[in-house]
Amino acid sequence: MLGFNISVDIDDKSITISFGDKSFVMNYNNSIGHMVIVDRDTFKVKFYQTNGYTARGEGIQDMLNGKVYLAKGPSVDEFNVIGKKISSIHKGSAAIKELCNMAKGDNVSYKDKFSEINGFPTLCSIFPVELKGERKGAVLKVEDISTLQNVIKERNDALAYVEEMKKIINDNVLDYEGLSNIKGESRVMRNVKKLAYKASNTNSTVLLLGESGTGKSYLAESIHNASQKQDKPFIHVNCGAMPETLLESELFGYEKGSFTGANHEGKVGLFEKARGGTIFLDEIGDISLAAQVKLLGVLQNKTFFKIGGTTEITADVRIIAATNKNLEEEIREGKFREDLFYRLNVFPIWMPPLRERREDISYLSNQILNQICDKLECGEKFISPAAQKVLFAYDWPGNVRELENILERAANIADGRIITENHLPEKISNNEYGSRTAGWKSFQEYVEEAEKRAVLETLAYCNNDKKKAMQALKMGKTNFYQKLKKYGI
Ligand SMILES: Nc1ncnc2c1ncn2[C@@H]1O[C@H](COP(=O)(O)OP(=O)(O)OP(=O)(O)O)[C@@H](O)[C@H]1O
Repeated sequence: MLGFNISVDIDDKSITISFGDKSFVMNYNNSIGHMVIVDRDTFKVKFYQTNGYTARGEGIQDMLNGKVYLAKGPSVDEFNVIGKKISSIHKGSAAIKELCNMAKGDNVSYKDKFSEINGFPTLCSIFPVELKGERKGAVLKVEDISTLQNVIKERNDALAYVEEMKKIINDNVLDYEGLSNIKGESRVMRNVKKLAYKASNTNSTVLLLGESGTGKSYLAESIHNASQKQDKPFIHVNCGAMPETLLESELFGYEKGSFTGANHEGKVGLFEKARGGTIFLDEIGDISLAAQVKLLGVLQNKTFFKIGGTTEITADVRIIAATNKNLEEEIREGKFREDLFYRLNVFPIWMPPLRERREDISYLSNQILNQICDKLECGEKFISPAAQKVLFAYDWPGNVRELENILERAANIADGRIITENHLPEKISNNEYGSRTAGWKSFQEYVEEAEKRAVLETLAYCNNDKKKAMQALKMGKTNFYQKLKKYGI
């Protein structure tokens, strides 16, 4: 029998176990400390200290048997481990094996090692117990670190969350390289810039949607300039402005003598001119069904023929298309080919109208005014707060283009450095209804605006896949399609 003394210091909240000239101090404030002493010959437990061995033994009971132990009440006996073989209580753990080796007389070096005991993560240290130089047993000091692990996990989760937040914040302050000329800091415009930045890093066909004057052409060129193709041509084709008869020959070119009136040298088409770069097919919704067939061929095969030509030419270009039309509506009316739409609608980006991002108006106005003043060489000019208010209140049917025109006019009229409301066109400054109510639209209007934006943004994110957008928005089919109809999407 081993002889050891146990003393408890209540003030210090510690237990001291002394054996011969050795003492082990356990702080019982620390609920995750445990101590086991086994004897040399039988490996039987001589002492088992744990938080609550005498009160609530949950911690050690869990460690011993993997189940809940309640020291108070009828199950107290279950925890009577003194005199039991250590291997019957703790199975197979490295720490227990080393404890037995140490008890036997081996000199084991085991200090603060991680070991799993009965499924619990612990830090263990093993000490020899000797009397007059003879090994009598061993002590295992166990620190249950599951609580610690939880704390570490919580800390790691918190750090991961902080990292995620940092990423989101960085994303929001990031001046997407090459796209800083696209002005607008509203949430929707930041989203546009983010998508445009992604588009600039791919070769996929981009479809820019949105009202006239929202900046689609501007964005198309910015995407090209921010892409790897920036040193290659950017060819802007205004499909809407081109007579149907000319469009095909302009896009694909023709061989010499292929039709009456043709240049006898033949013609290099815009697809060839854009080789290696970007072709921007603006007002794509305006092209004839015949031209749509030709275009579909290019998108499908990545090749085309010149008019009158027999050699297949590879279309080595990135296509960006834009329209202010509702192409799905056009499809329903038989004016636009569905297959072409799907070929174009690979990476759609929707440009929000200015009235749906009023928070951009002040910043945009100042930025655009600076550019105008540079262009006019009229010195720096400023917009008075009252004029700013008027600009904010107006509904901007012509979007950024209209804002640009109005500011250029104002910069020309204003003799001094300040642009006041008197320098703005009457339809804007007399916009009684607007100045009174814009920015304080009816609740219903706000709701409708938000609904429309939610649907459009989600559709853009889902590559116009209605089913996915519907699921993402957690909307029922009927409700979803009603909204599409209501907002003409
Ligand atoms: N975010 C912006 N930052 C700075 N200028 C802008 C921005 N958006 C548009 N503009 C300016 O507004 C004008 C109209 O833009 P743009 O021609 O690109 O519009 P659009 O959507 O292509 O119009 P349309 O459909 O009529 O062709 C341009 O002169 C452009 O410089």
